[in-house]
Amino acid sequence: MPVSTRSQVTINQAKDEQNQEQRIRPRKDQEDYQMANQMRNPHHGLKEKMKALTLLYEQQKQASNAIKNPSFLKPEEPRFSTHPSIDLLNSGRRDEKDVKEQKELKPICQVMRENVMPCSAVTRNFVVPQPSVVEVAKENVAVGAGGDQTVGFSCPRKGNFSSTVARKLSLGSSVIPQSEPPKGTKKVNEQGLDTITEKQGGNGSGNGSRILVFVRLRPMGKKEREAGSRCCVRIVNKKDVYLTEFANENDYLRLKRLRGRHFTFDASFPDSTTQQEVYFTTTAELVEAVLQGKNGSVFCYGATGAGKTYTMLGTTENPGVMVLAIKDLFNKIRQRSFDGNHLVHLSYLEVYNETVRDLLSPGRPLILREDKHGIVAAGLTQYRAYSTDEVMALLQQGNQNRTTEPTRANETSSRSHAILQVVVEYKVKDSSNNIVNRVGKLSLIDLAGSERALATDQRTLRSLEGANINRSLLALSSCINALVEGKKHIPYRNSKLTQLLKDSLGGACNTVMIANISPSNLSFGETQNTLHWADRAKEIRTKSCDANEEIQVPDSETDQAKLLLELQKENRDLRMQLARQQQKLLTVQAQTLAANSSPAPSTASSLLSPAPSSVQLQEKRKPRPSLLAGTCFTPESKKKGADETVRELRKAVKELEAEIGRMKKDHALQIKQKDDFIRELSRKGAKLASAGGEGVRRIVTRASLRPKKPPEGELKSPSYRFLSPEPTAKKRSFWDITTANSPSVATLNGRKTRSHVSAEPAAAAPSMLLQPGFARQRPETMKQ
Ligand SMILES: Nc1ncnc2c1ncn2[C@@H]1O[C@H](COP(=O)(O)OP(=O)(O)OP(=O)(O)O)[C@@H](O)[C@H]1O
Repeated sequence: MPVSTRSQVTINQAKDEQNQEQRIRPRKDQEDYQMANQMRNPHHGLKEKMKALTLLYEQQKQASNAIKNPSFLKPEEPRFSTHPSIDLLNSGRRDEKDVKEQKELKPICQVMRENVMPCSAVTRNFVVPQPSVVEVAKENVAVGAGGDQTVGFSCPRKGNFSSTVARKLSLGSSVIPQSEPPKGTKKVNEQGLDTITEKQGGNGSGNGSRILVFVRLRPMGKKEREAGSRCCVRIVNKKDVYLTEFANENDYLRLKRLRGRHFTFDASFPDSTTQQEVYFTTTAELVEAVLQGKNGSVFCYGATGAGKTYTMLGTTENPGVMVLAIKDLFNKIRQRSFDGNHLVHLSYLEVYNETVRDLLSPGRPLILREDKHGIVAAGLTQYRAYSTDEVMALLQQGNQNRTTEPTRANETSSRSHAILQVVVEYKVKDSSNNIVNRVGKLSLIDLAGSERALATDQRTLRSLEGANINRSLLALSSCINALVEGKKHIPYRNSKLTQLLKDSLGGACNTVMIANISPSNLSFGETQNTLHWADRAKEIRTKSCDANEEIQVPDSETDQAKLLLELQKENRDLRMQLARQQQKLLTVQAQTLAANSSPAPSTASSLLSPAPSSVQLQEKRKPRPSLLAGTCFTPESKKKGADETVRELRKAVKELEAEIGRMKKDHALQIKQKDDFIRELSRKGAKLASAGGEGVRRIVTRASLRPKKPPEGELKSPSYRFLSPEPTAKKRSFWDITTANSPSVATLNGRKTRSHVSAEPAAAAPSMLLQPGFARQRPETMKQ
């Protein structure tokens, strides 16, 4: 039989009394009683206020997003967690295929555990304590040249990277990869390679797509093998990259800190991956999107000698992404039309020692200017290209002009960042006589390699180059950081490279980053650094790509009137929303004022609660038995805590005010846009009527409806990002500026173009550019 202790009896009695009291107490008294109870806790009011404010903020945010995009309220797709800090022990959840694979490889893993070099410097391989890492290490073989005794493990060479991860690049919804592609989405592309189209996930907020990040591991180089280096990177499951650190077992301090690292990317390519596979996984979809009038960028990032130029340019036998993309582009154009309505323009520039140079028409350094259309390189030549061969010849010419020099790390090290841009314009009348005009832009970027100062052997010019390369890459990292953290100011202006990449990183662009890494443990630091930034870049979201969304003005007056009514209704709704937001803002402001003027926390806490009743006041006056009595929680510390809460509350209120201010601006801008459009529509309607109905169909882009000059400060406002970008058709980027006095520049469709055909004979050798020796040797005097 259970025996009640004295204290239990006391508690039970107290509870009974309380229940009885509550039953007897009239409803009103009960409320007062509850309030009084709340008042006993000095933080209660503040917490309530905080809750109310947070709720209000959430509601406003949702309302604002609902205006911008009604699909915002759709439930969010599950995010794919890929942070490198992933606990390796917890990441043991693998698919069945993996488990099977690992079972097969069990005997090999035994070798991995004691991966000791039988030479004088005894080192130990610290394998990540995760079964998949150990067990999937397929080839734990000697890497030493000529069968030397160094035991290590090499990257899986037989990796059959047949399936590729592609994504749908449509209208700017977020691209959220899933751990496994949905069933039934596997398709085979023209080249017979599998393409797994990932479901376009995202929250439907329409605020852009995530940068897709891929990692490519290059094979171990001859020099690295000769130096006895070991493979420290393993790619598992075509996504996961495991980095293993090696250390001398006498280095106790380091041994303690050693640990394996794990990263997950949209796809990771083992060293056996072909150029075609890389192209079809990373860039093929971008090319298709460019033909639809969207912008795309691909950039290779990594340490010097990691394989960026190989990936981008390739060799004659194994052409890289640039070449394959151009070929694919022209193939697709050929398949689509023979009417010559596709115009392809091309430009190629490099950033060397913080100067911008035209690679197709070398001369004086170009100056970057920022105008309302973005960054432009004044004087950059833009060639009109008609065929793949012609583009190849241009590429070859450009590469001969590119600055490359041998360094200790790489014999053909690119000392500059090279950017090839292809602009595809499509203008045609459709069946109903509407003019369709799409402009898409593909930027292919081969960055110079990041390097340690000691990695390059020559001083002077080489170290200056290295410093500039590192500086611009550092600037790139700062931009990535700022973008990931959602900062308002992104430091694009810190370097020429980031200025030029502004569009790719923060603009309306589908962007792909290929991080190149070396397998050698001698490059462990560089590889780790590259993987870190690649992992960070995964979180960047670019603006939505619906740059060329078209609104067609209907012909008939009835339809126009209908559209007008619709727009007016939309406008009214927006105005009402705005009024509601303003009301809420006023409430919040009043609360803030009250909170600011209240000195004591007790007063602050009462701001959101009703005036205390007499019962409450009596309760207050009564000496309250504190649960905390006898503890170290003194009245001073209570006050301090309350002060802190008040401070936090004030901060929250300020933030809310700022956010509401932004929303207000955003609404005002949207309403103004609609007003402008309605005005324009009415004006055009009137004109049509006066012209006796002989109307001509017009295309009006959303972007063209935005105010000519955004209001002060709007450009930097995040809300501005949600607006449709300027139409690329009108956009004159740095690529679009032609050398006016260039001999072969011709004016075509109002655009100054320079045909390469006139400069180069058509029979020019097509793809010799891809030889590693294309480097333009710098004059000896410069090397000093
Ligand atoms: N996937 C690969 N397969 C075969 N060889 C490769 C691969 N990747 C790179 N290489 C070779 O590695 C060497 C260095 O590559 P590459 O010049 O592309 O490096 P990089 O990253 O561009 O260096 P830098 O930044 O110094 O220009 C070259 O000889 C190249 O042929």
